[in-house]
Amino acid sequence: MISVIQAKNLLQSHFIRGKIQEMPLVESLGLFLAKDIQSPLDIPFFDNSAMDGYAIAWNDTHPIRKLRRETKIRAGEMQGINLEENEAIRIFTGAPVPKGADTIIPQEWVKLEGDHLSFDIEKFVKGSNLRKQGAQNRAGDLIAKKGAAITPGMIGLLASVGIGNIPVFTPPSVGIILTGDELEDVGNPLEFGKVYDANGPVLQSYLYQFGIKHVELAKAVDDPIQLQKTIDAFINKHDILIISGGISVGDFDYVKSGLEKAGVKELFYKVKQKPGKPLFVGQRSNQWIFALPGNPASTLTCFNQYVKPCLLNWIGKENPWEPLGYFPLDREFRKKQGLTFFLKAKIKDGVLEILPGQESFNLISFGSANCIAEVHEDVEHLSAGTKIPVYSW
Ligand SMILES: Nc1nc2c(c(=O)[nH]1)N[C@H]1C(S)=C(S)[C@@H](COP(=O)(O)OP(=O)(O)OC[C@H]3O[C@@H](n4cnc5c(N)ncnc54)[C@H](O)[C@@H]3O)O[C@H]1N2
Ligand code: MOO
Repeated sequence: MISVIQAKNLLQSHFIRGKIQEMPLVESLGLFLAKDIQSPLDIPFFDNSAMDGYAIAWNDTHPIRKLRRETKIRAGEMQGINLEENEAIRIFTGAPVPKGADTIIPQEWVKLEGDHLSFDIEKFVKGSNLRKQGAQNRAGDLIAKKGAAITPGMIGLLASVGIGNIPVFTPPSVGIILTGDELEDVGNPLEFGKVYDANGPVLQSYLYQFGIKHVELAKAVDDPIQLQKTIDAFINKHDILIISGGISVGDFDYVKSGLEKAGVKELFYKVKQKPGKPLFVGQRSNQWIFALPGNPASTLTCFNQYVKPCLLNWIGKENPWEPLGYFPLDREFRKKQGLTFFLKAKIKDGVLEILPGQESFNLISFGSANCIAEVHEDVEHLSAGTKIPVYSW
């Protein structure tokens, strides 16, 4: 049995990166940029108005202009318009500023008498309410760095400069096999001896969250021949195989031998941790194979601590092990030495609460946790206020 650190080091030295491909902007949500991005354009692309109002040429002493009644410049206007001396032209937000204008006076700040427009000169300066060409960025500027997360905000920035396809690391296709005769699908009545499948939905929703859409799910009963068929089929078509359950030492735990028969090379089996001790990780050419212990807290913790970092690194995240931070315990904590504990916890007002219900069958804390806290294998006692590492949920 190896320590948590040894397990993570082994994974890190075997990381697999996806190939670079171009992907439509919105479909890349959750992935990471595979290359630096330079803007092809100045943005704004042209000087434009930030307000509905009047375009003028600034003069430090002169607050009166003659309004050109016949002209109104709307957003989308493509004709070049010239402002004459001492003139004001009606303009709307986003519309191109006429040549010769340098300041916009919002409509609520002007007084109109006949064709004469006046305003309070103290309230403005030259350039007020005018968005200059290139104020966001110049053509050629580096606007997003390789490795940056593709968030809704990043997608907005790239769309604003006209980039429709972006380089990403091709996300893996993932096969999930849920083992156990006892599993029942949510939606069906639960019979004596059965348990609702919680691990399938946990794993699927984690993958959706990371922008991994190519996911296939199968259930396998505890029969070695049927399980082998499913393993062989899935391992031949997916980059990553995640199996839940059947990896412990029971008479019906056929996963490990099935993976060996499928040519999987073991990286490690069993980690000094709670929950999730009988975790198996292996590789086969450029594929990851994770067999997660079936208890829901074990599946979730092992996914969170081991599968997720490997997946995130595959799609381009540089430091996938990085904790959220170190947070102080709200009360003391005791455990026996020997195993690292991963605990469902909640950060509130900067303080860490370890939630009740940590047994590996118990999901009650899943509904209120917002992080996973780590207590090192050597630790027996932590006093209130001790800062410990905390990982995103
Ligand atoms: N004699 C020993 N028994 C066990 C050991 C051990 O060291 N010696 N380890 C225990 C630990 S720790 C864990 S964790 C589990 C892991 O067992 P498996 O990976 O073989 O998982 P299963 O036996 O298939 O299931 C365990 C448990 O989880 C429930 N389960 C399974 N899949 C799901 C699912 N998709 N959704 C919800 N619940 C699920 C299943 O019904 C079992 O109750 O082994 C211990 N035993
Ligand atoms: O590793 Mo198991 O998760 O303690 O029940």
